[in-house]
Amino acid sequence: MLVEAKDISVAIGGRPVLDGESVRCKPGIMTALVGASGSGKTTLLHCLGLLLPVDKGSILIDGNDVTKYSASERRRFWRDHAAFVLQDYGIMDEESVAFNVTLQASIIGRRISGNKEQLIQSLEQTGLIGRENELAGHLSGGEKQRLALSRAIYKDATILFVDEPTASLDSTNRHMVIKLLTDFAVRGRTVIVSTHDSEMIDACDAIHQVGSKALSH
Ligand SMILES: Nc1ncnc2c1ncn2[C@@H]1O[C@H](COP(=O)(O)OP(=O)(O)OP(=O)(O)O)[C@@H](O)[C@H]1O
Repeated sequence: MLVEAKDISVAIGGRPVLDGESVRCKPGIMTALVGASGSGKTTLLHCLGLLLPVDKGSILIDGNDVTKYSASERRRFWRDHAAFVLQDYGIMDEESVAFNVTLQASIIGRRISGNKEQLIQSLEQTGLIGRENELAGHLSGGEKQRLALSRAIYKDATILFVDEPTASLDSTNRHMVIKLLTDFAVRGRTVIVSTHDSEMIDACDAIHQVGSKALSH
């Protein structure tokens, strides 16, 4: 799916954070949102994922203006299309790793459902296999990011919104995460990554400098 911001502006606490920002994130492409700390990368990612409203401009998905989506339309978009790999977001600490991936209570243990194979595969790919019964709250920050990635794999999401996925990873896990995200793009998914990491940026097909319009004013 094509995800676009058209001339969006956002102020937080009365302070402008994004000022006339536009970006096109195409399917089959991994797009990097880059810029100095505080330039608004995370804010832009949240706007594109409909987690944060814009003050001006539009967010378009496959050409449809979704800026005015109702709460239920937003939920449907998140459920049917989106996966978020964000820091401190969307992981339920009091639930198991398996629950967080599948959002189903009975997938492991005695009841084996048809999705168990997919669960195992998604955990194998992120190096979390064997930890399905642990509480998510016991995982480190980097492990939680990989858990969110397992959920994206399990769901085979159409659009991935990813914030600093390699920031707290060692080099082995960094390469693994970069490879997994690249694979999503190769399979035609839309992958949008906010990052400072030069290796991550090198793996991206398109690079968007956040705040460049404001800088050129
Ligand atoms: N909830 C909030 N309350 C107040 N200010 C905020 C909030 N969220 C973001 N900001 C401000 O908006 C600006 C942009 O933040 P954002 O997190 O989008 O930047 P970033 O480019 O992702 O930064 P970094 O690379 O350091 O993660 C910052 O100045 C930040 O302080």
